[in-house]
Amino acid sequence: MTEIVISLQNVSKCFKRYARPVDRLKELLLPGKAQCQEFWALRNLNLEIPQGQTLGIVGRNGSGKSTLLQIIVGTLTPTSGTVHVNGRVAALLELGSGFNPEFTGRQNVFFNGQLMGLSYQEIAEKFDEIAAFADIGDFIDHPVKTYSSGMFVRLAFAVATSVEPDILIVDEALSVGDEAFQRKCYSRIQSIRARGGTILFVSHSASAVIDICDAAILMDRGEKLLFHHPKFVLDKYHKLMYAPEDKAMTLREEIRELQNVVSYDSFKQHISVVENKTVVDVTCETAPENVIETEIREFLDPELVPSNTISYVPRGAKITNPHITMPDGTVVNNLVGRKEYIYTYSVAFTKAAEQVRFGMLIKTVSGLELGGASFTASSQEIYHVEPETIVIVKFHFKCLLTPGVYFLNAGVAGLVDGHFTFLSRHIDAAMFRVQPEVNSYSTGIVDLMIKPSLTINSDLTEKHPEEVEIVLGEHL
Ligand SMILES: Nc1ncnc2c1ncn2[C@@H]1O[C@H](COP(=O)(O)OP(=O)(O)OP(=O)(O)O)[C@@H](O)[C@H]1O
Repeated sequence: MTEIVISLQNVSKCFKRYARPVDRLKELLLPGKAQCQEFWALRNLNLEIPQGQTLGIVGRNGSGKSTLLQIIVGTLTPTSGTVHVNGRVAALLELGSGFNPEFTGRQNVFFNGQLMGLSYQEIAEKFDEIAAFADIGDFIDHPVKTYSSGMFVRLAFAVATSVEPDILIVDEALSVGDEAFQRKCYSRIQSIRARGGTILFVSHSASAVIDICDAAILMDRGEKLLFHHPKFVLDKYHKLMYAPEDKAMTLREEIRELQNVVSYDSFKQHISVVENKTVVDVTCETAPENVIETEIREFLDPELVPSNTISYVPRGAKITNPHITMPDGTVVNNLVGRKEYIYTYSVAFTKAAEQVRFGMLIKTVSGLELGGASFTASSQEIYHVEPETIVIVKFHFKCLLTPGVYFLNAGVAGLVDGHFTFLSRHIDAAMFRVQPEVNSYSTGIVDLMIKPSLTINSDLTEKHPEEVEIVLGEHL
């Protein structure tokens, strides 16, 4: 059985908020006499994290994510409940916390390494590797108070991960670094995962959580509302985030219950069935005969419909009939790579709406966002829509995706009570399959239409060799 490395039982955290600083002082001198407000940042939280799990933690600002992490790390003590953590923890919580601003980067590496339990000798041996990973040049010998936030996080991440932690805790810190550095951090996170490390990862980036986490929890007002598959959790999180306040309570209840209705395993199985369908259905009965041998053609598979569409609570608009057509209007869901299609949906407005914008998104089965389009500039929006209006939205696209199954979102946003929000949104509104083709060179997810070519030189000793250039994939 997998060992539980982090266990929280009935953990609650109450902060006292004082109206005036003097009240805080009074509380210290005369406990219970000062005026204060109690605020429960965490309530009765139970959580068990097995070794090797990468757990994503999502939730709105102020939902208790950082408080939870700080309790696990031990920089905050819970008001009640018990916490057990088994293993060496490296944490990247607030930027550079644990760094002394007056010390140089080099001094802080030694200082922090020792705090994390390494000997001076061990740190000295790792120092070059840490400095190379942080890649901040001469700044390593400057006081860290002179660092930019990006430099801070580079050094902090390099130190935290060099100690080969059993448990790595990352709280949004990576969003500070540039993309190349983030990529480097993600591959280091992957290597910690690969050797069985446990990771807790707070992020507002849906793609990052879906990409690297095995499971996720949704924090809401100090409560762990849902523990589930990352895609399942993020879909519900987004739905809750955009729900009108009067519907949010009911939605919370529904989400809380979902854990008992849809199990993690059944959802994971559902995803892998859809993923496998990609391969298995290549020769599915609905496909025209000899689909691989002859020219591949589009067709409609009535079975290929999403079983798990998530609809946000509508605010005066309803999205209907999302589908894909060929340019001649034929409805299809089995597409051919590199050909043109149109993604269409209708929006029926039940209320007047202002500054209306439409959008779409294409994702993989696991929820990774590949690309989309939205009316972002004010020049692209419809300034005012009357009730009872129906708008047909069309997105023309070229299918530059490799064979597989993909999902589509549909959304319409507008101004409600002075706030820009979704009027209606469907996650996984429609799905389609890109059919496999023989002789394709494309790998990965996006077909970049790469044409390989080889230059074959028959005699390397010749001064002016006769070169034969073969451009591969000319037939494509
Ligand atoms: N020391 C403190 N004193 C009083 N209230 C606090 C203290 N620390 C946190 N809180 C409150 O507890 C709640 C949870 O805060 P926390 O930082 O855990 O949220 P979060 O989900 O990490 O938010 P964010 O996404 O903005 O980082 C917030 O309402 C915050 O104001």
